[in-house]
Amino acid sequence: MTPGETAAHDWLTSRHHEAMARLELLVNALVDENARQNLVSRPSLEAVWQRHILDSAQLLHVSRETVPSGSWLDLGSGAGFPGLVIAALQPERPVALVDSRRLRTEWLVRAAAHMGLANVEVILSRVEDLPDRRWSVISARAFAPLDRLLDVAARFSTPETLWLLPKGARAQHELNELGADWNRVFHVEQSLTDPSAGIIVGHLIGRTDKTPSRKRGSRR
Ligand SMILES: C[S@@+](CC[C@H](N)C(=O)[O-])C[C@H]1O[C@@H](n2cnc3c(N)ncnc32)[C@H](O)[C@@H]1O
Repeated sequence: MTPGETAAHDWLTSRHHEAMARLELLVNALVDENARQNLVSRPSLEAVWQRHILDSAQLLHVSRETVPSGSWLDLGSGAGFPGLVIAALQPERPVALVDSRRLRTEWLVRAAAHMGLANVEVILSRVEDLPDRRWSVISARAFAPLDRLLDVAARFSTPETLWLLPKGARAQHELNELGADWNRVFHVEQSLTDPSAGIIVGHLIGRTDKTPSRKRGSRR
C-alpha cells in the first residue's frame, strides 16, 4: 500500500474496526469484478482505500451535523459508493442502493451478500421512476449536477432529511449556482480525501415557487 493508502486504512481501522473485515471483502471483490465490468477507473483502484472506501466512509464524520439514524437512500450507487460502504459501517441501518444499470445492480446484490449484509436493498430503477418515499439521509456521488439532482430527488426528502453530496472541486460553484427557487440550508464541507473537493451537506426545506430550478445564474 502507498502511504496514502496506509493512512486511509489506519483511519478506518481506528474508527470502524468492527467493519474492516467487511470492507476488505468489498475491496477484494471489487478488484475481481473490475476485471469484468468497468465499475471504477483502473487508476483509482491503485488507491481504492482512499479514493473509494474512505471517501465514502467520511460521510459519517465530515459534517458538523450528526448524521441521523434511520433509512439511507444512495442514488446512482454504481460500484456501491458511498452506499455500500455506509451499509458495511452501520449494518443495522437500512440502506437502499439505486442504479438504472442492471449489471451494476447485479454486482451490488452479489457484493452485499458476499459481505454478509442484510441491511441492503438494491433497486434497479431510474431515480425518476422510484415510488415516493421519505428517507432520513440521501447521498449521491458523481450522480448528477445539484439542480438536476434536486429536481429528481426532492420528493424523497423532508426538512429533517440530511443530504450528503460528495461533489469534487465544483461543490461550492454548484451550490452558488443553485436557483433561488430552492429553499435550502446547505453548506460545503472539505473532503478528507481530497483537499480540492467538497461535500454539499444540509437540508432541503422545499421549493419556493413552481418554477423549474433549471434556470441558472440566479444566486441567493
Ligand atoms: C458516475 S457513476 C457514479 C457511481 C458511484 N456513485 C460512484 O461515485 O462511484 C453514476 C451512476 O449513476 C447511474 N445512473 C445514471 N443515471 C441514473 C438514473 N437516472 N437513475 C439511476 N441511476 C442512474 C449510472 O448507471 C452509474 O452507475
